[in-house]
Amino acid sequence: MNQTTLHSSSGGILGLLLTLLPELTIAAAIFVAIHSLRQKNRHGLPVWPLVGMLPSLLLGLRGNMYEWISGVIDRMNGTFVFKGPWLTNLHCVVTADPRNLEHLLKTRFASFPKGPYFRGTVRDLLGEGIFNADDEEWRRQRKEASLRFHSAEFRKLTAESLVELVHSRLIPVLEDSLAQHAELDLQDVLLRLTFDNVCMIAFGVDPGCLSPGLPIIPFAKAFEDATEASVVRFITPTALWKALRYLDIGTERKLRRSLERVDQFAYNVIRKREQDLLIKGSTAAASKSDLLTAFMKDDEEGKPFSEKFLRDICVNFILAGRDTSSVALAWFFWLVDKNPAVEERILEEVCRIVGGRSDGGGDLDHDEVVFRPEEVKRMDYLQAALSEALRLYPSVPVDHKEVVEDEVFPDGTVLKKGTKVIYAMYAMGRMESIWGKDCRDFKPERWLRDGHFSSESAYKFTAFNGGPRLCLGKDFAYYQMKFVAASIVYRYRVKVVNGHPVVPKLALTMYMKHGLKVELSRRDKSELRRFL
Ligand code: HEM
Repeated sequence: MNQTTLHSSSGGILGLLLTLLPELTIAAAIFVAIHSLRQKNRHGLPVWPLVGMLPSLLLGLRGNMYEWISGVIDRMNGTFVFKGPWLTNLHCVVTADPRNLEHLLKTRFASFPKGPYFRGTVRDLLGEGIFNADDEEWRRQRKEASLRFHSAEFRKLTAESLVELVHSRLIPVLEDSLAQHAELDLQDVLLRLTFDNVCMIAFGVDPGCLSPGLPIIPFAKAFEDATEASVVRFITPTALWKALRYLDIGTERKLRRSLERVDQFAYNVIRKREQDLLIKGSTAAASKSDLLTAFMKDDEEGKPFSEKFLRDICVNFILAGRDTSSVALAWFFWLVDKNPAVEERILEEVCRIVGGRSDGGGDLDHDEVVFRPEEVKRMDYLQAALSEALRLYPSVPVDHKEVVEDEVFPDGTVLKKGTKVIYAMYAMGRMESIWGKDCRDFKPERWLRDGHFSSESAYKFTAFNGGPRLCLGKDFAYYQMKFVAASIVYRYRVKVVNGHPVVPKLALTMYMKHGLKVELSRRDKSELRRFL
């Protein structure tokens, strides 16, 4: 074959290919589509070449992401494997099967730590604190924190700090909005309340976020910015956020700056407390029972904790307690507004308790009623209603673990060492197989046995996690939510503003994206007397 024939024949093939290009493209697209849709039957979502399930995830992100996950999990009977794009770290197993939850949270706890990916991502914010610790370091902190958190002085402090916050700060702010006939963002008010409260119990300092005029408090703002910037790292490739951190630009610059302000506040409080303790000695130490002061009284081997350790423990507790109970309360008030029969039963219970006071408390002007710890404990129906709100809107909607050795879940899912596991609490609250046909209804009654609150297995109701890493603040959180809810319901009717959109925000905590705009009206005394 001479040069000319070679040229003309290759030109012919090329020409033929070019003519067929549209047909070839369509055929390839049809093949990929059929292949991906076949994969959908097996995996619950189409798997595309190179990008895996990313297109479906992006579509899910446009709407309510948690409902989207619930739908896929439901179709896949409780567990699905998410295949991320090639060469990314988005591959994971997503589960809402209680058997798998028990396996990873309790039975094989040691095989499912938070893992290096999670810990590396949030280390700048959380340091080596309890939320970000695994193995021995976690065990030591859990034991130390548990001892202090469940002490009698600590319980007294939490109860007293709540009375102070609700009666001297929350009610005046609510009264202001009532007097001005103004709408109020109840979620914002509750977030301020729990931020002040957790700082009081962690640092022994009240930042004053919940004050008339709802001011911006630099420490609270810095904490919020630092948390938001840390969360961005989870949706950014690791190499990219590390490069941004190195160059000190974008969200990484924001993170560095806000962390400087958080640390400045924390170390100032720590050093001031150290000085106070040195000057005033044991009297001052005895008079304060916040976590920081408690941790300054040496570890169990008699050695003092470092300033960095004290900073980490306080920052971790603030993160744990600053928004979890407030968002739960916001969803609770929204659900109660939609379910007047539930509101009536809560009011009835609270009034019955006040009316039963042996010292004639039932005659008190209702503006002056301060609930007592033993009364809060007896509010079974209220606890049921709060649990029901948490079942449907868990404050932590999804959580994460990383498996450190090859494992098999009880449902047969094979997990290779290093696999990330997401457990979907939001989806669990909506599974017929767990809660029955009425799983999407708000029914506090499902939590009552013979009129008393009865808790569920922590592997079905996972809002507070389960196993050795069960939420350390669970009892306190219930007490706090019950005290705040009862104090509000007893005084005011809370109506969500007509047409106000209520949807979850995509974040680590289940915030309402647009807050909760409400109007308050004062409860008539005759309304309460019906039950007193
Ligand atoms: C409705 C309120 C709350 C809910 C739904 C809740 C939920 C949770 C969940 C799901 C975890 C596990 C997180 C993880 O390991 O990834 C957790 C852990 C934790 N929570 Fe809570 N929490 C609430 C309130 C609080 C409060 C008010 C505090 C303290 C003031 C607190 C302190 C902690 C601590 C220290 C941990 C870490 C436990 C450990 O890793 O050993 N929580 N909580």
